[in-house]
Amino acid sequence: MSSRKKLIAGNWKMNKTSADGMALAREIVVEVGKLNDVEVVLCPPFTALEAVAKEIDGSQVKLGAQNMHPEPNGAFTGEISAPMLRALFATHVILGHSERRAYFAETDAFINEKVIAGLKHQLRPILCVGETLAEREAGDTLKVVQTQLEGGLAGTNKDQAASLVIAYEPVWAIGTGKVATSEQAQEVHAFIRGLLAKLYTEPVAQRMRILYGGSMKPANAAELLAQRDIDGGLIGGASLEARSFVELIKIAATAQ
Ligand SMILES: O=C[C@H](O)COP(=O)(O)O
Repeated sequence: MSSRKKLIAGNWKMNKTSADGMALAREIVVEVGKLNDVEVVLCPPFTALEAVAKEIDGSQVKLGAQNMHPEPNGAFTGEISAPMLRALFATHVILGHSERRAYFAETDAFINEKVIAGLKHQLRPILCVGETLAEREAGDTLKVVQTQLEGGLAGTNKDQAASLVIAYEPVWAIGTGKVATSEQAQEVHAFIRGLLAKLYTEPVAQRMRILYGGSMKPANAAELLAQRDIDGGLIGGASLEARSFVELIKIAATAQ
């Protein structure tokens, strides 16, 4: 049994207007807003951050963004900075999501700049790593994950590690309904924890949360969350409706 508190983060991606986001956040707060056994983070699009922040105020539910620019301000049209997110009471930020890597050509070096900036501004980065189907079939899963993890975390130290969350998201399982088996996921999670131990020390690695993401839903969550090194989920599709997301949170609250 792990002493790590499970974390369930909802990545709404490019879904929900601010009004839709308020309604969804309100339902979630009513159901699980006082729950202490699991940490819950909502990551709406930038345009809904402020509205969602107001809805979750006074509850245990936390706020995260889906991306940010490494610079605090300046001529970066269309971008959002860490201080802007902090001003809206965000505590977390998803960085290096595979959709950012694939569609916006984000490199490990650029993601690393964001991780460093997030930590500097007291945001908790949720650093995403994961292989494509071609990479898995070529036997390169662990190599890819190692490169992304070491690249994304370069220059961080063991004191900062307490503020970091890692999310393993096999790209082939995202939004496809093809969930990794609990054995496949656990193998990579254990590998990641081993890498974290080398980077920061074993006790530090044992305290860090490693989330699984990729078609996690109420029907498969209990088995995934029962794995020794799976400490929660980064949820896409199933976070867009209160019913499935709340169910996932309740499953996580009872998982050991
Ligand atoms: O960030 C979330 C992941 O990309 C998982 O998305 P999904 O649950 O829709 O597969």
